[in-house]
Amino acid sequence: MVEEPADNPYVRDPDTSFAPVDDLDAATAREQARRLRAAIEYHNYRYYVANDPVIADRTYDALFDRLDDLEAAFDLDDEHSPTRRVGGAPLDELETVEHVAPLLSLQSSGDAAEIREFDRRIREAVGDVTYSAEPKFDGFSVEVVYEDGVFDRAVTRGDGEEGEDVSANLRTVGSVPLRLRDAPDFLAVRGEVYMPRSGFQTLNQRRIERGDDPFANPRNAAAGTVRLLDPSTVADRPLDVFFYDVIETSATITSQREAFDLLRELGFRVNDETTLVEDVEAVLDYRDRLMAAREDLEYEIDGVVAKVDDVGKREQLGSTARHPRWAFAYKFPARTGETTVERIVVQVGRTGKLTPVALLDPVDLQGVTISRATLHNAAQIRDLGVHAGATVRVERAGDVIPEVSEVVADDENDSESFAMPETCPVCDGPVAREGEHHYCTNASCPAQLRRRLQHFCSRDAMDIEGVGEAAADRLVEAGLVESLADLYTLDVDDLAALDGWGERSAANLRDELAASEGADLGSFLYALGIRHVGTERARALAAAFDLSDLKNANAEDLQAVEDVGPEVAEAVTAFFESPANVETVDRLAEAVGPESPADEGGDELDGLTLVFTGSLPGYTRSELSNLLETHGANVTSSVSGATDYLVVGENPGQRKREQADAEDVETLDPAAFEERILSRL
Ligand SMILES: NC(=O)c1ccc[n+]([C@@H]2O[C@H](COP(=O)([O-])OP(=O)(O)OC[C@H]3O[C@@H](n4cnc5c(N)ncnc54)[C@H](O)[C@@H]3O)[C@@H](O)[C@H]2O)c1
Ligand SMILES: [Zn+2]
Repeated sequence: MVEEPADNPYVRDPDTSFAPVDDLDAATAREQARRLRAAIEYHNYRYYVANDPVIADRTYDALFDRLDDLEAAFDLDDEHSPTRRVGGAPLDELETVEHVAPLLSLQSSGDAAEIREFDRRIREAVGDVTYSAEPKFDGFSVEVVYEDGVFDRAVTRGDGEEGEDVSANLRTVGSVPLRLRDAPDFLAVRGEVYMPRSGFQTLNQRRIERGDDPFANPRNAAAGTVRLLDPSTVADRPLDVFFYDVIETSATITSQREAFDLLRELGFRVNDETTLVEDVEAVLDYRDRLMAAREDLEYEIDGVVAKVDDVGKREQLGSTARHPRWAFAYKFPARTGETTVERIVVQVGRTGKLTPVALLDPVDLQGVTISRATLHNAAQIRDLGVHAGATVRVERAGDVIPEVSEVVADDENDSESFAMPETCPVCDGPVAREGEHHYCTNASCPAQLRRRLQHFCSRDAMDIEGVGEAAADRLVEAGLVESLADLYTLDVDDLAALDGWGERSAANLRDELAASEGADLGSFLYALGIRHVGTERARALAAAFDLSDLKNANAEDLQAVEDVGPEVAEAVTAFFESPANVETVDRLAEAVGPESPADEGGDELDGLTLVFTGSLPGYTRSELSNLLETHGANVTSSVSGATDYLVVGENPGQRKREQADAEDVETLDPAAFEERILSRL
């Protein structure tokens, strides 16, 4: 879990209209680069790890390009910069495995001039080339390895060097062959896991009915599914794979064409749109053709990829730290459309933030009907000149939230300028202004309550399934929840009577609530939704204080905790200064009985260093690490001479076992782990 960087202008609603690089002095450039790096790291985390991006791809690309420009113009290159790396760190719940070959990004652009320039560089270096032209699937890449023709493992991209072992999940996908006929001794291939459109619609429909939040797009759904911890849930979800590269094999391959032939022969699923073309102009035609066919395909694509066909030439061209020099992704433009603004309304979020939203005359943007689009804040409305009646361009970029990108035509007669309300549109409470943002400051505002409720129940918080956006809205609207603490005294009959609920959903929620009792204090604190207190800080606070000490802690006590600065300390003390908050927390604590690691911990395992590989039934990796660490053990991610035990669970990774062998580290199976370690607690 990565914390949202505080006070960073490039995290939420970033303004990407940058001053020319030449106008900056070196100190300003360095500072801007520092903030951009922190923000991009965070966006990488949201996108690649959490599957829940907070900004549109186009905005992300603008931030990334700016950082690239600054680094070049001011010589700020740094090996830790996100411009030098790929993707995001692997999730720690899953085993980490090294790739056979680094899984890189692609150079990309939606600008024809740039792919022509790419082609010019290629021909300058290696002469005329043939390109393999392929759809760029908008899914999730995996490396799949076969030894002696038998499926050995599947690994996500991760940070490019190592990824997450998702073998158990990929085994459940029908189009992944488990045994190959006439296969070479060793074969590593790459493919894109995706969720077909129709399956995606059905899955989202079911999620909405259950009260869970729908996935934003098929890519997020596929990525979220591949990394689930329970393979039986994965088996239930519609996933498919297109294989598109042979990375390493004991057979000889001299071109992309031969790679596809080999893949087909061995029974891998490959895509039929892939073809060979003679020059870059044919790549441009290919892209136009696929763009026109885009909506008729059963899978999402976001552009086309041109790869130099000849493997010898690829080797001559080589790679940078981020991407191969022999491939280029020519992306499609964002999906946009024009429509008129009917009205501007203001929404209130969990932290009380007021966001203006344009209600639109519904418009179809390539298959998705858009009837609302965010306007971010008052400054954005002013800059764009949006008002009711205006004809605007809306964009669905990266599918996060559609946004209004410009005013195309203006009916002056209808013009009525927009002003942020002075009181909260939901509770009529006072509104405070911070920079360009406005907040409702009434702690019991129902709009905030809905979002806080949803947050309280979310997976990293109390993990109460079934309370997504829609269910939270309904509970608050029906008056069943007036304070978070009411959750635990909900009446099953009242729930069952709610629109669209029924007895089954009501009973499920009751069971989920009961299961959340005794949660650890860290999750409980995070669930309270205190500003600036993310999961990591919540865990650090829970390790340092029990709940009653935390309520009375002053700024100085708080700042003694790692990663808690004045701003965070101020947010925590302000939270507990509100009598309404304290009352809610007390009632919740009585219902939940959060367990403090300090109460539970001990030093039984002091000095013991453990490494895990594979999964242990009944635990997630982070639960186990937490538990063992509160008892003094040291849980690390790789085996070394200092390791006491390697615990080998289900679907273990090969590398750690080999290391354990080499370092003479004792291994424990789940039963031995239970008997020798867990029983000591
Ligand atoms: N919104 C955000 O916060 C956010 C954050 C990070 C990244 N992003 C977006 O992600 C993009 C960069 O992502 P990336 O580096 O994962 O991908 P990329 O655009 O560099 O492309 C590389 C990926 O393309 C995929 N691919 C699909 N078809 C392929 C084919 N035929 N051959 C080879 N590869 C194929 C593979 O999964 C591969 O990993 C950026 O453009 C950015 O917009 C957005
Ligand atoms: Zn309010």
